[in-house]
Amino acid sequence: MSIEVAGVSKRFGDFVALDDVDLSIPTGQLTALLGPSGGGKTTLLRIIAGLESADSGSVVIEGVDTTGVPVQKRNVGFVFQHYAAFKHLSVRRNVSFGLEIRKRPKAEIEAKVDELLRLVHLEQFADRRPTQLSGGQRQRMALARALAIEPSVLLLDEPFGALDAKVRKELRDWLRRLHDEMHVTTVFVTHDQEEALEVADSIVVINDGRIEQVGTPDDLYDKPASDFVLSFLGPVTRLGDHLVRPHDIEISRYEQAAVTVGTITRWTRIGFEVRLEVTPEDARQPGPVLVSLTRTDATALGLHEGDRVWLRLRPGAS
Ligand SMILES: Nc1ncnc2c1ncn2[C@@H]1O[C@H](COP(=O)(O)OP(=O)(O)OP(=O)(O)O)[C@@H](O)[C@H]1O
Repeated sequence: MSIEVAGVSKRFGDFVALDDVDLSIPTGQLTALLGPSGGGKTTLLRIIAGLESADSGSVVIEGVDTTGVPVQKRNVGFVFQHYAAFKHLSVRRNVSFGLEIRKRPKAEIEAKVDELLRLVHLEQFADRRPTQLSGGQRQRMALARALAIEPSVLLLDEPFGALDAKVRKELRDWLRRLHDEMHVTTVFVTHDQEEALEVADSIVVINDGRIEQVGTPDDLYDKPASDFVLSFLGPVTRLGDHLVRPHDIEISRYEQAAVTVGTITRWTRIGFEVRLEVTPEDARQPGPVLVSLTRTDATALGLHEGDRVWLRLRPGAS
């Protein structure tokens, strides 16, 4: 294991930000800390980095207990949402900075920086100032800078959070590829479930200072340990007494053994998907049931707004 967090708690005044957290992060993996705002993700990342100290518990990195070890001696690289670059230095010097203060030989620094700039696709911008880069390019520079010192772990706090959706998506794919090439143990904080599901080898769901579940994206999506995890990893709706995914509901215009009978009260088409709201006839069922299906299926079933429909859980869905 690369990072072992054991019994870590942290309070800010009366507020419990982390409550007795245990976590093992394997070497070479890309792990996402996922959860709602205020859940404790950043606090945990900062404690691993050594930027914050825990009230109790320990963090062991690569077999070394880091309690009392200062940030600069932990051999971790980090990137934050708003990266504080040295504005007066070129991209190249920003990347080489960590190596220069470690007094590495000049030729070694040059070779390393060339390699990193190539890796993050910024070779042609080496002599620019950070202010002359786009937001996405700046975050790539931040990653190159963090990687320059050859950290044993790389910690990223919402590294793409401030960027627009398209650039985020590009950088997400790129981070995955970069990780596949470098295999540096990486932990990144995100509140975006799609980002975590798409990029991470392993996801740690954190809420209210506690770990709700740890697993692969498939584990968490298919076997959520709680309603919280289920609802955090994708859309959910209530069918009878159960929380289910809207695409796991079978809908029919014909009478069938059903959990809920209702009327289609809203119809929204988003690309190839149709989202329906079905208002149940049973007044005890709270609010409309959301059903999602492909446009082709909706057409084949002959569904229209105002139709009376029967809903049940698709066989095989849990
Ligand atoms: N220095 C601090 N002083 C007081 N409270 C703090 C401090 N840092 C964090 N907190 C509180 O601890 C809780 C957890 O914060 P944290 O930043 O770890 O959450 P998060 O899951 O990363 O949320 P976000 O996604 O919004 O960054 C929050 O309620 C926050 O207000």
